[in-house]
Amino acid sequence: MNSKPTKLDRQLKPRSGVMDRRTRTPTEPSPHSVEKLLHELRVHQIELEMQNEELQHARVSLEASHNRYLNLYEFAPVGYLTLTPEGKIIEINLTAAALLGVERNNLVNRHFAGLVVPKDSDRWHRLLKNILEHEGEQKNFELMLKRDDSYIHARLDCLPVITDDQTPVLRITLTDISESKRAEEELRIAAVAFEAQEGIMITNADKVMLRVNRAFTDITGYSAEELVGQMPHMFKSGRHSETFYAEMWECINRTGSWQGEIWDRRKSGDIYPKWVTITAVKDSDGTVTHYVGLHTDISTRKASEEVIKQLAYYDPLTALPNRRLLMDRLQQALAASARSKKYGALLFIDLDNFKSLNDHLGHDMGDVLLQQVAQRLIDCVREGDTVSRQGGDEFIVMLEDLSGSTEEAAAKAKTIGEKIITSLNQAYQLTSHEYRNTPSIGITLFINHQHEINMLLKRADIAMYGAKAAGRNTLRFFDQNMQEAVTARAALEADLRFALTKNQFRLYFQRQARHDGQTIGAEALLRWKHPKRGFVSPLEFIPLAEEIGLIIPIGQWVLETACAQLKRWESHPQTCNLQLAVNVSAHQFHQPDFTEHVFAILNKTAIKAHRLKLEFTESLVFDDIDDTIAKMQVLKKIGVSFSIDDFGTGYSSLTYLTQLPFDQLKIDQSFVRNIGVKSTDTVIVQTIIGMATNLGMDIIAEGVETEEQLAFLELHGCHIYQGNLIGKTMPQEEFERSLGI
Ligand SMILES: Nc1nc2c(ncn2[C@@H]2O[C@H](COP(=O)(O)O[C@H]3[C@@H](O)[C@H](n4cnc5c(=O)[nH]c(N)nc54)O[C@@H]3COP(=O)(O)O)[C@@H](O)[C@H]2O)c(=O)[nH]1
Repeated sequence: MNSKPTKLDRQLKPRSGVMDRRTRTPTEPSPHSVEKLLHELRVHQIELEMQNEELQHARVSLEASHNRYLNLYEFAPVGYLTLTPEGKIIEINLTAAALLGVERNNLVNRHFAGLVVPKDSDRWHRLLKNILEHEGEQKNFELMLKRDDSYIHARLDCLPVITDDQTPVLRITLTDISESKRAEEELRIAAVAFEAQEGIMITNADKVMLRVNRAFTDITGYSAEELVGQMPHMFKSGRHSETFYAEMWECINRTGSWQGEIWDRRKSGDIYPKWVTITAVKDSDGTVTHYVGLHTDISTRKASEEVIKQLAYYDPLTALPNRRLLMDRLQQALAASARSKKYGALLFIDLDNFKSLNDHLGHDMGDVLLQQVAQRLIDCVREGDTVSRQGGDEFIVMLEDLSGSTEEAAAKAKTIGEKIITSLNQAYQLTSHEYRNTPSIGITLFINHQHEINMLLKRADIAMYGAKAAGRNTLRFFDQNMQEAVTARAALEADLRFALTKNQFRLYFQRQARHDGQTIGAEALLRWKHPKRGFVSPLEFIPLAEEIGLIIPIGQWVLETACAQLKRWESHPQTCNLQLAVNVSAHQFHQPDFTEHVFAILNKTAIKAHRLKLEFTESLVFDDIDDTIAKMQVLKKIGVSFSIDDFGTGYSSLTYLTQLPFDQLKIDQSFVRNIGVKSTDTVIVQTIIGMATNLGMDIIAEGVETEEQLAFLELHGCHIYQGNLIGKTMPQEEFERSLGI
């Protein structure tokens, strides 16, 4: 350190080295001068001490200043780095090391490039090159730097400088801008979110609209300019009470938010439903500063829900409540009746012969009829009553609040039932056709959860069958006997299902003979012998088998057994030429593979087809005329013949009759029985015989029981007969014996 020479120095310096100019030896000091010298020395010493103290002060102050600088440098809010032109870190402050999450010692002498995330690595090298080419020029840019397993967004301010010793270095200021980047990103997301599909409305704490997004203006039909500054009550549709809005704001004030469905009015005046979420925005003191409302137009969703509800709960053809909705309402009606102690009633309405309308006039006409029936039923009941369609031609009307005793309630239900019958008896206008139809109605009363819903529906159904059985176009109340009949039927059905597998069926035979007594054929008639029930009449089990579909396997068994019998009879002269008539039910005949089955059986049994005669009723023909003609023609070609059974009992169309290749016409026993008894029937028999003859068909009379009937038939041209007079229906062995086998 170069300190200034003191006064003592100046006094001592020339003297200490003084030589006698003449002798060139050092001169001796005098006592006076020694004293003076000592004094000067003391002064000098004091001066030196003072100087030391100053120095000490200066050093302390310098150290403090250095420490301040160091602290400022090390703990500055930004990181400082100095790099070599190659990018190696020469020095780095603690802030920068902390930003990078690495110990300072591990950073010095390391290449900065190693701290840059791979995706920014090339850019860093390019930037470094560019910076160094422009000495003294500050450059700023952003980079992503590694930190632990993640990264930070950093802003780098770089200044290339030359140090005092002429070394080029790069001074860098490093600022962590991750937070602002995140905030920026959030702002960007918020901006996109604000313009999303949902309508957004922001109000101030006084509910004055400050901002609305595009979706909101689209929903409301107002422009942003028309809305900003207004208050949301401008959207009120009038559908909600003041209490509704008061409760809504009470909820927002208490919990900070509310959501629910609101019906608002658009600028166009349309009222529409929307789903609204309102959230209060609070400042750090908890004071509400804004309200943010999210508005979703749910009118389309609501409309779809309405359609779904309509489909789920209403019949699409008539728009009446369907079975599901009826069950629902019935449940409620039962609860209401339990409270009010008043009766309700179910009226089960089934249209008579609806199937025949469908078959003859087509399903479109059937649909028109059902729609008209629906309207008439609605017109017959009060507004609070329910008219529902169960499917097909079945309707259920539910009456409620039938006050009074059981009898009085029943009388009221009966009155409505009769009103319905009268109404449904009126002619329907089906486009060009005027059509008449009748209903059968079953009624059951209900009160106070006495019976379960399904039981009530079943009772009404049973009562409706009671009305059908009573001749149709009438009504019946459910009674216990009906229930018993239904239970008995269910038991019969259960037994019938096992009859085939338990081998309980037998074929019986009844002769068909000419007027000279010669047997030309027989009719195969099915018998069911149940181990406990004994013989069950085909009149009882065949309709049931048809209803439950069992007639298909049973009918097939009959055909197979009949053909196998014909085969066995081939070996006896008495029976080898017999033709066997087999009854075929409509259900069986209209099976798509019916003809194939007949072929297969004929092949299997190897009998001649002309020995088989299929007998079926007029109604089978009209179930599906085209199918009947097609199948008859196919079978006719191979020799199978056909007889029309129970002729005269149906509603035969003579036009169709001429188109169908029938070989034989069978006069129903109900006419034969009345020959000579009832003149009209006698005339009918004559007419049928004349008609069959004219059409070139054979004619056979069934149920011939007396000689008088036989004589009459013969006289009028019918020469083939079947009936107890000729031979009873017998089991195979007895039948064969009767023919002398
Ligand atoms: N789909 C099928 N239907 C069949 C089959 N077997 C019989 N049936 C049909 O059942 C109904 C009743 O038949 P059934 O009790 O056998 O009665 C037949 C005769 O036994 C009876 N008959 C004959 N002669 C007389 C008589 O002089 N008096 C009198 N009171 N009854 C008599 O008539 C019935 C004749 O039947 P059909 O010629 O078919 O009209 C009946 O409708 C049968 O068709 C079967 O296998 N499949």
